[in-house]
Amino acid sequence: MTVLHARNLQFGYHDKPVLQDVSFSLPRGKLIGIVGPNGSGKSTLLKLLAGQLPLQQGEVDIHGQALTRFSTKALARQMAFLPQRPVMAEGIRVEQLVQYGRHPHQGWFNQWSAEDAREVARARDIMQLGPIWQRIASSLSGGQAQRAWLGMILAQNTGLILLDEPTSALDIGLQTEVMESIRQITTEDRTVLIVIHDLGMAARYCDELIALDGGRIAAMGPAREVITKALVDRLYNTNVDILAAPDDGAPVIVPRRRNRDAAANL
Ligand SMILES: Nc1ncnc2c1ncn2[C@@H]1O[C@H](COP(=O)(O)OP(=O)(O)OP(=O)(O)O)[C@@H](O)[C@H]1O
Repeated sequence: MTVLHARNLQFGYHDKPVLQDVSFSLPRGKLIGIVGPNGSGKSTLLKLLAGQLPLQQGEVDIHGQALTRFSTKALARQMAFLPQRPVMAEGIRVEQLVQYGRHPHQGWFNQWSAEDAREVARARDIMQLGPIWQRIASSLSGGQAQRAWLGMILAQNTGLILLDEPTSALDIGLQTEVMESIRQITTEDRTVLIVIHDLGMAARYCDELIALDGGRIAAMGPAREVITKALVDRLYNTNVDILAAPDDGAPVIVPRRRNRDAAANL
């Protein structure tokens, strides 16, 4: 079953074209990664899908309904979006941050329901936020903050989650921790779309990948089939070797040194 369809998207900032002929569908219950070089349009695409930028040409529909026909609140009940650099309100605690995730589900007077409490507790437990529940969110480390944001997104309890570079600026241990959490929140009835730079992590954790190049889709399909030497060399203007990870065969991308032979002859 398909959660989202994007058809023939074109987008430009001040007439500078950024996305062209972008069409794809997101299947239900999958973790899908958007990869591609800097400036290839990944964040722009995510913002368009999240309704944060106006559609200029093309169509997006979610569960068969045009994106443009959703009110902000109705959209937030279908889709949660975490931008690349979310702004943390001063002085709020992790508990309050996660509670914000319930806002789209509340009525006119923001009454707090048993369901709200249940979803917040569930998000806290899945993201293991118990030990930092009362911490001021702006004082958290990068990895803790990312888990707190994911807690908020999870409390929103939507069938579709969009995350823009959720592992950027994290060390390898925290990247793994966050990717494991993202894998965990991708369930039968929840689709997660992430922008991710690390191709090895993308191939290891994502079910499918969409590779963008210059605002166009260069490749799309099962993650481990999309990551090929030919594609990586072409998109990133580099020369890599692709090895197989010893545990599960996932592609490991190793860039070749350019001047090693020259250096050896000195
Ligand atoms: N608000 C904006 N106004 C004008 N141009 C923009 C704006 N945002 C992005 N761009 C340009 O659009 C192009 C695509 O940017 P975008 O951020 O979508 O790429 P990206 O693939 O996410 O890049 P990165 O990997 O570096 O985050 C770039 O050339 C960028 O400079």
